[in-house]
Formats: sequence, C-alpha cells, structure tokens
Amino acid sequence: MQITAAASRLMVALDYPNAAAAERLLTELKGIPCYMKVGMQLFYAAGPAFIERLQRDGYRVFLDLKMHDIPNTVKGAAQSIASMGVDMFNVHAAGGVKMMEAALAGAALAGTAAKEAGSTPEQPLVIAVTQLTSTDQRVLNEEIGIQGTVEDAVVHYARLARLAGLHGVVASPLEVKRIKETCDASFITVTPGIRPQGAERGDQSRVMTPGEAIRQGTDYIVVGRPITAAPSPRQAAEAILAEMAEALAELSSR
Ligand SMILES: O=C(O)c1cc(=O)[nH]c(=O)n1[C@@H]1O[C@H](COP(=O)(O)O)[C@@H](O)[C@H]1O
Repeated sequence: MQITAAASRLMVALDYPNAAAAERLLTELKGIPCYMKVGMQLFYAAGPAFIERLQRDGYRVFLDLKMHDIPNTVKGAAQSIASMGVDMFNVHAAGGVKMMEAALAGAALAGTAAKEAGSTPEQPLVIAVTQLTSTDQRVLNEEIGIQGTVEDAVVHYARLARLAGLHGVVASPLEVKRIKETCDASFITVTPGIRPQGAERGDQSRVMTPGEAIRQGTDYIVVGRPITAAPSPRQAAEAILAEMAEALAELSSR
C-alpha cells in the first residue's frame, strides 16, 4: 500500500537521447505506477509521439520544458503543450507574473478548444521553476546577480508563482517547509536534487535523500541519474520507493 502511495509521488526523469533508450527504462520499470518526466533532451528528439506513447500505457506525464519567454510566446506554447494532454508542465518564475499568467491562459485555451471538439480534458498543473537545484549560494550572488540567500530567492519566486495563480513550484527539498508555510500547504512542491545516501551529486548542489525529502513534506520527488545510471534501475527505483514508503508511514503515524 505504502509502496503504491510512494510511487504516485515519484517522478522519474527520462533524460535520454531518443525514444529507444527511454523504452529500455520503461521495460525495466514496468508495473511501477510513477509519474514520468519528459525533459528537453527526449522531447526535442522524440516529440509529442513519445508523450502519447506514455499516455497509452497509463502514465501521468510531466513535460519539463522550463519555458521562459515573453508572455505572448509562452501563452501560445502553453496552449500547444496543454493540447497534448500532459498532466503537468513548467515555466521559469524568473519570467515574471505576467508570463506565468500567460502560461495558465494558454492552458485554458487548449481546454476550451478540446471541449468544443467534444472531449473533457483535465487542466494540466502549471508549476514554476524557482532557483535550479544546481544553483548554489555563490552562483546566485555572483553570477545570477541576486543578493541574499538561495532560500529567500526561492521563496520570493514561490510567492510570485502563487500570485500568478500557478499550482506550485519546482525547488529543492531544502526549501519545501518555507514554501508551504509561506504559500499554502496545498501549494504543490516538486523537488529534484534527490540523492540517496552515498550517490554521486553530479551537477546538483542542493540535495537531499528521498526519505528526507518526503519528511520535509514535499509532494513529488524527481529522480533521474540515481535510477537511470544505476547498474539495475529496477533495484534502484525499488530501494528509493522503500525509503519513501518508510518516510510516508512515519508521517502518517505522527
Ligand atoms: O524542472 C526540473 O525538473 C528540474 C529543476 C531543477 O531545479 N533541477 C532539476 O534537476 N530539474 C530536473 O530534474 C532532473 C534531475 O535529474 P538527476 O539530477 O539526474 O536526478 C533533471 O531532469 C533536471 O532537468
């Protein structure tokens, strides 16, 4: 039971160069009812056909294209994305409130068009990337040019995303508690930067283990290389799910 609950909060990042490579992981993970995240690498190579393929297998899909452009362009792109029927997509909060509102407006237009065509689609969840989990304090202050702490910068963007009417944000698990306190417990947090004990960080700066992230109260964890680069992706995913399930059991017994 807890494993199924854990799987519904796990988003596997399908960061692969083509559909065939992603297919191999899907075969490995067959039967695990997790979310699948399609990012720029796979989407630019495999396109909407791969989204449809995931949907045919019943997967929920997070299309992670991190849009950041003028509001009119984002509105049109959001309409195109939402018309694929994905469950979630994202934009950069750095694009500002008007741009985030435009993403919602574009998604709504896709919903209206689908209704006129006779179907009743669910509106996708639209979330905003705050500060990338690869960004550390030095990069934020010296390169991006935002002063103050990473946590304050993340919370500032989370506030803007909420103001724009978005459903949630992408942040590291380290910021989840403050985001939930500031915005609302129901404001969704999607947290990459997940590294099981002893796993390589790679380019991630703000990291936590799967269990710790769940204990922070995050809604979804995003995991790529700790699963996709593991000798046995299935075993790696099952170990992560077991860790998540244990943390969920602890939370529900509190
Ligand atoms: O929007 C995202 O999904 C995202 C935001 C962020 O701040 N950090 C981040 O790592 N991601 C994505 O989450 C995944 C993390 O992958 P791993 O570092 O391999 O676990 C990648 O697909 C990233 O593109």
